[in-house]
Amino acid sequence: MTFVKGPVTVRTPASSANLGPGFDALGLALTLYDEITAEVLDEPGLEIEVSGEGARDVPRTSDHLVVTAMTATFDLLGERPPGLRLECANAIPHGRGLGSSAAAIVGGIVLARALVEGSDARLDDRAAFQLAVDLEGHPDNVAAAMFGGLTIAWIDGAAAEVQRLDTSVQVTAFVPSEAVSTEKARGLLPETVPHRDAAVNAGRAALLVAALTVAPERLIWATEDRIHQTYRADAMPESYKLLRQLRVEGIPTIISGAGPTVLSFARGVADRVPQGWSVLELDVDTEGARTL
Ligand SMILES: Nc1ncnc2c1ncn2[C@@H]1O[C@H](COP(=O)(O)OP(=O)(O)OP(=O)(O)O)[C@@H](O)[C@H]1O
Ligand SMILES: N[C@@H](CCO)C(=O)O
Repeated sequence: MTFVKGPVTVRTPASSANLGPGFDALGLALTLYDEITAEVLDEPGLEIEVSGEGARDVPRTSDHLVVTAMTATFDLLGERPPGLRLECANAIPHGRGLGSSAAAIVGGIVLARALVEGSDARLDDRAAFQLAVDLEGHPDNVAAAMFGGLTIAWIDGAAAEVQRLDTSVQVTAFVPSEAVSTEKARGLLPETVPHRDAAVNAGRAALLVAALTVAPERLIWATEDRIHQTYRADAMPESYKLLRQLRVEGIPTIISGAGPTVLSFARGVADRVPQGWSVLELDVDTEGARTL
């Protein structure tokens, strides 16, 4: 196997998952990006520089999520490089529901693939997506991070599948200062939900795909959820309060991913940002992860 020495840079978008009713299925890629640059070293060793989001927290060892994803990719392709140098410039906040872990995983996979000569044929986008899903554990964020646009992802047996669509929706993300880990937020979900709630969600998720593509006037109905947001409210009470307020005003709003970011499918609402939070006005990324 021949390695490209590099440096090679990959840019990966943030993403919002669930979008209200589409739990673990819908994803939307957003114009906020992490950039990772890698270089293959001739001598053994791992050098990691991190700037921006998470710089004070993430490990500089083989436990770094980008490295974990790169290592899994090299192993799938058959060989690890002798040494590696990484520079991570992070703009996606961690543990806020904007797909930082999916961006790290997808970015790592695409980067490792770019560092192995001729690997595109051996690890096409579909296989790369499957690996990302296996590492992340659910497919919604990684689908959007990998392919861009609006994605509907599902798992058939162990096989991950995705349908990508275009949408021109614009969003405003209200980002609290405190993180809530996806692991914690998933732990709050019940084993089962009432049949009537599942039925409402199925209808709203179907409507949401129409609302995001051809019928934007349906967004307020289409963004209703009954199977995860309320169950997670105790872990993010301020987010839940803002969600209720904005929806009562008729602004289509959801909890982004596992929270605690609150995301409105609207512009001109940035002044609603609570004190101490940040606000991001974003468009939809259409490309997904790509080598620069
Ligand atoms: N760029 C990164 N580099 C290294 N580790 C990262 C990076 N991004 C995320 N992580 C790891 O993933 C954790 C956050 O993942 P988590 O799934 O809890 O939240 P999220 O992905 O930001 O939100 P969500 O999945 O709801 O969209 C961080 O605490 C860190 O351990
Ligand atoms: N569908 C996932 C998205 C966060 O990774 C969840 O809500 O737990």
